[in-house]
Amino acid sequence: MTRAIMHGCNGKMGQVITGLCKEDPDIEIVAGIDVSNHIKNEYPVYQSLWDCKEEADVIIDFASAQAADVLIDYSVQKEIPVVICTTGLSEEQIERIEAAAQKTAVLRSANMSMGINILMDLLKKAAKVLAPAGFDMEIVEKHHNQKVDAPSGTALALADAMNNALEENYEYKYDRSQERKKREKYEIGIQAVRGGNIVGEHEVIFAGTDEVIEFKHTAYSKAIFGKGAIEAAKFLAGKPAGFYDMSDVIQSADR
Ligand SMILES: NC(=O)c1ccc[n+]([C@@H]2O[C@H](COP(=O)([O-])OP(=O)(O)OC[C@H]3O[C@@H](n4cnc5c(N)ncnc54)[C@H](O)[C@@H]3O)[C@@H](O)[C@H]2O)c1
Ligand SMILES: O=C(O)C1=N[C@H](C(=O)O)CCC1
Repeated sequence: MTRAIMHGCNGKMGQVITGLCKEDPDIEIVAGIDVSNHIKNEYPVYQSLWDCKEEADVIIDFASAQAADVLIDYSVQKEIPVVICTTGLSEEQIERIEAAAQKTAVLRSANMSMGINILMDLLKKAAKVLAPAGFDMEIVEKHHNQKVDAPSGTALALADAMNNALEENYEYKYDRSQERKKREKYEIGIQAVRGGNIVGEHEVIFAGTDEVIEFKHTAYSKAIFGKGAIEAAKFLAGKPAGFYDMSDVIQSADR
């Protein structure tokens, strides 16, 4: 049985995971952390990780970028593995997370769904063939009107996957409204749409001369992220210090 602390337990994802864990005999949420206390949970909830009295094997994080610094300090000092799902982190926070992985097990993924993680692999292959053949790469993402960060962490991760496959030669272009000039060859355009309760859509477009190839992932429910995070938490508990990602979780399930 994996004992988890749910960081951001009273948010949308925190509550999805609370529901999923109730049905899963292999994981238990022993405590929650949240600055908001508008929800009654079956586990104790603390405003700060440092107040938490329960012992745990892993922390699952879906909170906010502002909460990430304390989360990193706590997981390093307590040597508790941490699954970081929050997006919108700064470059500095990402560097701190990478450094933390030398002291404890850290898994960070902007998208916990199986589909997006498979898509990342496909995009690496597609980019390697299509970009040199002259195809332009553009990403359009769509999310609900409550989302605070833009573009989505997933859109950035998809762009990174393609850019890594192309030896980091590409720059990301978020806004074309401020200049009058043609598109550069070595850029990946990333556009964000916000509205209603769209769970999450990512479209990656390879536009060539007289032909276009599109990859699209649509999330129909937040449960896909919750299930992935729970699998990641079970995988990470007890692991030695190091930086892990969802491909490690997917590979471990394949065996
Ligand atoms: N990796 C993924 O697959 C994935 C999927 C969905 C959402 N997300 C990301 O997860 C994060 C949370 O998403 P959500 O939709 O649940 O948001 P939400 O706003 O509904 O929930 C966030 C919760 O965190 C709490 N919180 C904020 N600051 C805190 C702090 N300093 N200490 C403790 N608790 C704090 C809030 O009170 C809130 O209850 C976002 O960054 C989102 O982009 C990632
Ligand atoms: O609902 C959100 O917020 C989501 N955030 C992640 C991102 O920024 O990529 C993953 C999809 C849902």
